[in-house]
Amino acid sequence: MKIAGIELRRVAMPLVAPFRTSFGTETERDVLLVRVDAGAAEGWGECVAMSEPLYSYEHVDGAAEVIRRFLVPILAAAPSVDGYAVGELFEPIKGHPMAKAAVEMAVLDAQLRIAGMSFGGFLGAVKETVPAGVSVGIMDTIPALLTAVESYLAAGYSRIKLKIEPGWDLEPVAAVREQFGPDVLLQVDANTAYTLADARHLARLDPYDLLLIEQPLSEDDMRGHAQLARVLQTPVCLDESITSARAAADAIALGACSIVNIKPGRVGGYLEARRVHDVCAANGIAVWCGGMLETGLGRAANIALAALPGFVLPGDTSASDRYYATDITEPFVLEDGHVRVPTGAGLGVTVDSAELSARTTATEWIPF
Ligand SMILES: CC(=O)N[C@@H](Cc1ccc2ccccc2c1)C(=O)O
Ligand SMILES: [Mg+2]
Repeated sequence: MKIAGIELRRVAMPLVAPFRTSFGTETERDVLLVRVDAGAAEGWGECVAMSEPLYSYEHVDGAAEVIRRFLVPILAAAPSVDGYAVGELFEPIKGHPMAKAAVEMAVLDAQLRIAGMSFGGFLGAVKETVPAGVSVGIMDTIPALLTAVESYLAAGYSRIKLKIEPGWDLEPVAAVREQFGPDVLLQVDANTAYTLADARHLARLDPYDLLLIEQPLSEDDMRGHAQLARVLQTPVCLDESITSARAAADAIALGACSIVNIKPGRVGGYLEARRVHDVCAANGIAVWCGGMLETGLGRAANIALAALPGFVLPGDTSASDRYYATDITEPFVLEDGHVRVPTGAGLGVTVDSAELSARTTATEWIPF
């Protein structure tokens, strides 16, 4: 596929409500979008990096610079490009998985639109809908939390995930179990907020029959997670630590986790995400699709990925209105606790140009 040029576009996406985690509170996303002009079709990619390096070392301005200065010139120099080639072409550039994933996604979208193939069809989706879970932030009070959880259960969400941190863990979990009973699928996400010294404290979550505890310790504390997993009844799930298929294989071999949260931006793209899925499936490790508050573009790609056979747990592939009053594509809606896998060519969603321009804060066109 010949690329005529690439556009980097920043859009401001105000959240319907502040979203608080152990590493900060987000009220508006500053999203970097990548548009590939391949002549016969254009392809869109979404970079999931936050404004500040609080989830991982990447941040949106840095990702834009890496794409502009290092990744685009590599693509421009290539005689022809397809989704499979992008990952290999970017090998010499160390790290920056979210920057790389955004470009690969845009190339894949263009290529698949031209080929008339859906993202799900390309990746190996085996389902037409996937169960949607929801991630609930840290709240000011327990009543506020229970009100939020009640609204999500009423909307039909298949699974509730509570953000936790020291000082907000046992009480919210106990309150949700007390209020909504033992059958609600419930899990927690610490975003690395604890240390091994908290092991006995975290073991006090065991009686609440959680599906998993996500990333309790530091991203690079593989041995700590393995030690913690031996102490807890609750299965340990890793997110930030799983930066590649090899990292997944290592974590599994070391007993650091028994469930994996897959995020294409964190591992460098959708093809690597599929390789993480394959490694986990080969080891009998359940996976689910994480979320990074994506617009309908990233959401479409994630839902297609979540339709692969190994994604046996509900992911954070919530409906669009969990985060945004209006999206830059047609919104994903909850239907009986599920979201529908797009069937159109490429991502299978269309950017609403009016919404896009209304939210655009910057755009730059880089001709090849
Ligand atoms: C849905 C969910 O909990 N996502 C991340 C955390 C997270 C939280 C806040 C974010 C703000 C802007 C961009 C990405 C973000 C990711 C997680 O699973 O760990
Ligand atoms: Mg997480």
